Amino acid sequence: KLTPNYYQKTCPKFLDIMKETVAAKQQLTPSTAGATLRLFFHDCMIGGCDASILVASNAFNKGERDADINLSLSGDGFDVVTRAKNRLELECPGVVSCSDIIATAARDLVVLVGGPFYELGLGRKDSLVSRSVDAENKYPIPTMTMDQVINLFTSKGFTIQEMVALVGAHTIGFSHCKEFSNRLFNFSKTAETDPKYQPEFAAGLKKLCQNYQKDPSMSAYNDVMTPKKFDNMYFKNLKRGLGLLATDSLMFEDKRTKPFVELYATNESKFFEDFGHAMRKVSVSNVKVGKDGEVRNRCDAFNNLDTN
Ligand code: HEM
Ligand SMILES: [Ca+2]
Ligand SMILES: [Ca+2]
Repeated sequence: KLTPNYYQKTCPKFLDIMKETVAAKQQLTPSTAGATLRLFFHDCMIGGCDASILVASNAFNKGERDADINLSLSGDGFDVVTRAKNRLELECPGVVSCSDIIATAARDLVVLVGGPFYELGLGRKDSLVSRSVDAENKYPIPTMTMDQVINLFTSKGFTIQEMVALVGAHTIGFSHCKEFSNRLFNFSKTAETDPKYQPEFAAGLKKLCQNYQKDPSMSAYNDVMTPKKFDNMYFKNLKRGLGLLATDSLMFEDKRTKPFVELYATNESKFFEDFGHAMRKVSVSNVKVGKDGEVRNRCDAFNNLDTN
């Protein structure tokens, strides 16, 4: 139902405008790539990739973006989408959906920071609903067991290998201290810090996060070695005790995921290929076309403000 040249006639400059907009934004704000990649993933996890995550809350409706877990989404992801939408509305009003903008922005940013290009089908429609309750307890969190994480991804139709490839997104971006502080302070009766951490790494994180309760903005790079480059370093890190989140470390501990960590740590092209395929799969899951959705005029509001 989606096709790569969906906007060829109706908005021929779509791909160029996207590329230009994300490049300018990424240069201005290097955290944009990670922010947008996570925004895309979080959108697609709830009702498919339909820009439901962009809708602003109002007095009558609390939107998905205001679900607790989404409050940590960085504003740079939202901003790059708004910038692209503004330009596209001038070029071809009412034509390009916000969901296609998010998917394309995430793809172009992955490429921009060194990752693989993968072709995207286009023609998604934007959602007609966005409710924070739909997003509660629907995302993976670092305190989950591997059984829980695997159940979550396989229930959405992903294989364990696809899941491991997707989590390779943690090769860029950062996490707030509260997401891994349980591994640093009072970890267990016998260990102050999680023994899975490489000791120097743990010491560095403890120092970084010592005041995180007073300053909740404190955060660490997901990939301590090449934080801004999309590469397979994330997987190499896992083998050396440099996985930041508990679920990252588990990827190397659990026998169901470990073989894929080993594979991607030694074979970057295989990681790139599998990541591209898995991202395309994410990008089409549950997608809305035709009357199931609309092309929003503004990405943060439904066109008919009375419907919600
Ligand atoms: C086991 C599954 C996963 C868990 C538990 C998880 C958890 C997290 C957490 C807790 C953060 C830090 C958020 C913050 O403190 O602001 C984060 C960041 C991030 N996640 Fe994941 N995630 C998972 C899978 C994924 C997948 C599949 C993708 C994309 C395909 C992804 C992309 C990202 C990115 C890019 C960031 C950095 C965000 C930024 O720099 O603003 N994650 N993740
Ligand atoms: Ca969605
Ligand atoms: Ca990296």
